[in-house]
Amino acid sequence: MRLIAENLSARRGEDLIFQGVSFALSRGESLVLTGKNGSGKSTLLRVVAGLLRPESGTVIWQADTADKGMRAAEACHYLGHRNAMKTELSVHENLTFWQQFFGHSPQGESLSVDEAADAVGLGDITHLPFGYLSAGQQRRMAFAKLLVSFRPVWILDEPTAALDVSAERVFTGLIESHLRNGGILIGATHQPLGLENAQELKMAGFTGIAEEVW
Ligand SMILES: Nc1ncnc2c1ncn2[C@@H]1O[C@H](COP(=O)(O)OP(=O)(O)OP(=O)(O)O)[C@@H](O)[C@H]1O
Repeated sequence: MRLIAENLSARRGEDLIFQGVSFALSRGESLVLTGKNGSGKSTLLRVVAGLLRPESGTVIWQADTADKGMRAAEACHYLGHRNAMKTELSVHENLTFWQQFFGHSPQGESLSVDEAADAVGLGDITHLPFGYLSAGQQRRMAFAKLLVSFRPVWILDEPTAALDVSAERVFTGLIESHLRNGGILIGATHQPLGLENAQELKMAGFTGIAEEVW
């Protein structure tokens, strides 16, 4: 299976943010986007996740078996800057919602809600409303969302913002395990994710776009 981006460009409002971005990732491979604030990392992640229409280019999911014919966006879990949880619902209710929303995937193994909460080190507070959790605990629980329903591609935007050192280690461990099991990762980050063999794509923002384009 492969995730392929071909010659992507994207516009926000009037502005062309990037152009000519191509990459291909196979099982177990990862791509880390770096670059200064506003350089287009989140925009590229949202295009790959199918949340923004590219100005040009395509994202293709090439699969071998059960997921043949699947759109690229359907193969992806997206974790953005926000956690996508309802503050007034309990952690358990939030994770159960996401598990039912994503449904069962034949492509890989999913964890139960309790197992996923344990995996991020917060198994004993799933009864609390999500809004009671600290910023770092909320981020950990948002990460547990990736575990309750399997998707081969994880798209993570600044996953370790607001995390302490032990949580960063937990995240790195979960990402490594996802890659070892044949998953694919694309992440944007200002802090190193500790991934040894990750490819790097440095986003240059407006400055990377040739003058004649304007
Ligand atoms: N809806 C929008 N309309 C117009 N411009 C936008 C819109 N959303 C984002 N932008 C602009 O697009 C550019 C790229 O933003 P993006 O969020 O992709 O950057 P980033 O590299 O992820 O930044 P950061 O490191 O701060 O998270 C920025 O200049 C931003 O101001």
